[in-house]
Amino acid sequence: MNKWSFQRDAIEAFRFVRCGFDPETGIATLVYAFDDGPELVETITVPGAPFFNGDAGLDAARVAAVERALRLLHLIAGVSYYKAAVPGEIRIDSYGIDADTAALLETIYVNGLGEFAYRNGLNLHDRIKFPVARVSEAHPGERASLGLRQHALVAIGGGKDSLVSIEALRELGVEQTVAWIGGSQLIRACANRTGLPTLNIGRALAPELFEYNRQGAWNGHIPVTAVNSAILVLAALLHGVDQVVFSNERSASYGSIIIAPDGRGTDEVNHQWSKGWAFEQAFGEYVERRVAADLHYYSLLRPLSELAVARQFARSDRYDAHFSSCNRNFHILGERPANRWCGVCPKCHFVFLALAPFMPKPRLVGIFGRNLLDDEDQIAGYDALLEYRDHKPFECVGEGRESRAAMALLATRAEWRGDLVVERFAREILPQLDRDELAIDPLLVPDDGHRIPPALRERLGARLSD
Ligand SMILES: CC(=O)N[C@H]1[C@@H](OP(=O)(O)OP(=O)(O)OC[C@H]2O[C@@H](n3ccc(=O)[nH]c3=O)[C@H](O)[C@@H]2O)O[C@H](CO)[C@@H](O)[C@@H]1O[C@H](C)C(=O)N[C@@H](C)C(=O)N[C@@H](CCC(=O)O)C(=O)O
Ligand SMILES: Nc1ncnc2c1ncn2[C@@H]1O[C@H](COP(=O)(O)OP(=O)(O)OP(=O)(O)O)[C@@H](O)[C@H]1O
Repeated sequence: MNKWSFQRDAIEAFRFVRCGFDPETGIATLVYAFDDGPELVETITVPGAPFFNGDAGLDAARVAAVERALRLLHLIAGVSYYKAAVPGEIRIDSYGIDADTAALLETIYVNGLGEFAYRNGLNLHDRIKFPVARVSEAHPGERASLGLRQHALVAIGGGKDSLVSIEALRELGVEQTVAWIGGSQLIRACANRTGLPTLNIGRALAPELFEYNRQGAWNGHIPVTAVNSAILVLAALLHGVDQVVFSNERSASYGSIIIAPDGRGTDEVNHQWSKGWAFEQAFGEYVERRVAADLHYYSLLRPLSELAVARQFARSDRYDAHFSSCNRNFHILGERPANRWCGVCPKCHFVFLALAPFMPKPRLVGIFGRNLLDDEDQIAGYDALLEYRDHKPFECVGEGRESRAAMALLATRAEWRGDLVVERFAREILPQLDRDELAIDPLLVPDDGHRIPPALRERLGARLSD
């Protein structure tokens, strides 16, 4: 009998045991273990099975690409389990990877676990090393095109960003399916509201992880967008479509600036690293180079700031009664807000502030069910967003300069300037700021750094920035 028990600091190795895909059911099985402990099995269920047989059966090249995407997913999704003990050794039991793949994974693990490491006081920089196999086992080499059909699998998260992308693609007549991972009813309601075809992918974490958490596992944020991206790449190949589209804005590339306890020096820790440009470039290029040359992974909103996205969202009220950006809706375990917006978390604070310059006040207050800018209890939350006596919160919120510019604009508007948080900003914080850095217009100008296919970027024109 295996008497193994989870003892975080005694664990020597994290193992990628094996992965498999059953074309009859559409279930991908991702198996991991610590040392010789029990297998930790995560499952991903892609609707649309059976996949490999019948008239619509996949050709050999696509089946091979599915296997490559599956391994990539296995390797990336392992981050949820690896983090529980962060042992010094990583082993891959059933296949080999080359140096290119190991480098991608080390980037994802080290940066994607940046907040986790910072909060737990761990240094992962020299600790995370993926083993590189001999060339013959690692199957290196460039990948050919698979003849995938032109169709966008668009990730939908229930918040404003993906809805802006979906509507922009709709206006351009781009064929799309809206896809999400997990059982969120809120995302389902938004997806249904689009009126477009939908794909809801199931994901079940290994239940032992929650038990390990109770037994003192290291815990903290993981790069969930990297995991979702790898899942959608697998789904895109199974469904034979050529684009996986996310809605990550340029502001996501900027982290929180942390001042060292002794006051000397700073560090940047990005909660949303896997929503950032560095991840998108590394992952998107790897997929085209190593999985399928005609599978394009990109974010449609990469050129835009959070404020520019908020301005686009405000143009239509189609989703007002359905969407929410509050992450408290998305817990696997635990409580969710009763009315879609908890009203006290950094995302609620930020989204309220970002929409305020672009929406009539009654509409915004109607969406949230309250006015967050007229509530004394929210002052500390807004100070952090403004980077005033605090750092930007570890959440998916815009840059400090965006929050300052939005608040400065509200301070000039009759409908907002009497509200408690705005009035206090104008009195106490504004006089300390450089007014030249508070203009909102420069923050609404799109950037050039993005991976949007050139023909689509051209067709988009100024659509996202007018
Ligand atoms: C919903 C949420 O914000 N969860 C974060 C929270 O987790 P918590 O313990 O309060 O509850 P659960 O989410 O129910 O998770 C239970 C445990 O399961 C583990 N886990 C969960 C998902 C996963 O993919 N891997 C896992 O290992 C974990 O041990 C949980 O304790 O706090 C956690 C610790 O800080 C966060 O890691 C949870 O964040 C989720 C992974 C999550 O889905 N968060 C997104 C809402 C989120 O932050 N999205 C960002 C994208 C950032 C990025 O890509 O890096 C966004 O909104 O832009
Ligand atoms: N459960 C999910 N399944 C698939 N994609 C998701 C899921 N949750 C979030 N995403 C995608 O991840 C990216 C980041 O999520 P994020 O929460 O920032 O976006 P959002 O929900 O569209 O908007 P908001 O910033 O207002 O919350 C988006 O492209 C979003 O569509």
